[in-house]
Amino acid sequence: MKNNSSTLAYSLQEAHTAIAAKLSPLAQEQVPLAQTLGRINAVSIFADHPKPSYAQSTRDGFALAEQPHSVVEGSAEFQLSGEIAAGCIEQQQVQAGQAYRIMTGAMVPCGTVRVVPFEICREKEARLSVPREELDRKELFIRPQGKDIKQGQRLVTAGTRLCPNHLLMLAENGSQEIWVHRHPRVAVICTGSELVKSGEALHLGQKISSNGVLLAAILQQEHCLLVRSVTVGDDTDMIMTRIQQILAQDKPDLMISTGGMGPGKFDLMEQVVTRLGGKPVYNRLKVRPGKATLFALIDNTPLFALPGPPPAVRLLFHELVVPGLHRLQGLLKNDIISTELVDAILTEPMGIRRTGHLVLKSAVATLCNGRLQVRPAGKLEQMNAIIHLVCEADGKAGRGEVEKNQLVKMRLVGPLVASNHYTT
Ligand SMILES: Nc1nc2c(c(=O)[nH]1)N[C@H]1C(S)=C(S)[C@@H](COP(=O)(O)OP(=O)(O)OC[C@H]3O[C@@H](n4cnc5c(N)ncnc54)[C@H](O)[C@@H]3O)O[C@H]1N2
Ligand code: MOO
Repeated sequence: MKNNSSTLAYSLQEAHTAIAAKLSPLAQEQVPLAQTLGRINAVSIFADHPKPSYAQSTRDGFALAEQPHSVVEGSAEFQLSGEIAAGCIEQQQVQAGQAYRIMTGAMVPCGTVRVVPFEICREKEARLSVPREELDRKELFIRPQGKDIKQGQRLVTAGTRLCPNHLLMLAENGSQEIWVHRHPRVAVICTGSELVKSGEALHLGQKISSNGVLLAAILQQEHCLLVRSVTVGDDTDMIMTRIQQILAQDKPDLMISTGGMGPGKFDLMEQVVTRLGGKPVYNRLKVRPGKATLFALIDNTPLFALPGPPPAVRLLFHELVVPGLHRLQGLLKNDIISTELVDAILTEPMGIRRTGHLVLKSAVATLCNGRLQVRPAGKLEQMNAIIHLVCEADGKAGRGEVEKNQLVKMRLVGPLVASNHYTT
């Protein structure tokens, strides 16, 4: 049953723009600081206090007044007048000729011009002797108030994914509850009459539905809540019913389907979308894989209908769904990985079909002698990058080849590894 809707074939860039235009950041919620790792903060956070909040000693030693008590044979003598421990909240005053014993991190007394580490000084009863030249030393061993952070300075910009260092900074600021965007609630619908769940009896002609497991794993990595994962046969009525149930019961922010995108008789998903009152934003991409994929809104809920083959699901998830998730999550500042295409040296020749389209390849990126290298991933290898190749049709029939040692564009989608890290 071929449907009548027109073909909307987008480039990857056009798809990104169209997806971003249809999605907006999810509502904000307040979460205790300790639970915010990986969340996107929704409101810029400013320093309530300077850091450090008082002038601190950076050494165990002595806080000295400007004037020594006396100078005897190249040594400046001070009168030891007291002790300041870390946590002492009483502001002391050092008078001319005096020194205070002080701990690292303790508040330096008023009138202190410098701290001298204890290993440099000699102490006899209540007298402290400091080599004269120490008083001319540039290093004062005092961290002035506000040296690291000024009061009112922006600590975290809205739209940043919070990492441990942000949590440290916010804890030091005394921030307890943080406004973050809600986690995206995602539902997965795997279609295919040949599919059985992992663990079920497998008959000839049947296949284990691995896309559900794959998507659950990468959704977890992307800080999403998987609210439903179902497998449905190739039947438009059944798929429609399941989607309607999911929309009513699970209230997802986003749905991902796999399969049912094949041309001809089995292009079920576009029929499902149309019959549910949705309209595809695009239903083809000028990308391989990606010919068979669509993006639509059903009842204002976005649906990414991905093709069935798991390798295509993996690639298209990173290329299409992740930018959509970032938009829902309110991510404004780019993550280090996954957002940019970078240059890398291709270490193996790559066979390609000269399609005139952008070709995506699962790849392994490594750092070798400080240089970024990339090669296509083997079937059993964990990919951590996607190579982007634009191959213009040049009139030659058949396959082409990109030679070894050429610079190619790639996107990192996982941690960079040392060369030969992934072996099977
Ligand atoms: N005559 C043509 N046939 C096809 C064309 C074409 O242009 N002309 N395009 C091909 C392309 S490209 C793709 S992609 C597929 C799209 O097909 P579907 O999205 O309908 O996917 P299925 O046919 O259902 O499955 C394809 C393949 O993937 C396996 N699969 C599906 N779901 C799962 C799952 N949950 N877990 C594991 N594996 C899954 C499925 O068993 C098939 O082997 O159409 C081409 N055909
Ligand atoms: O649409 Mo298919 O995903 O080109 O491989």
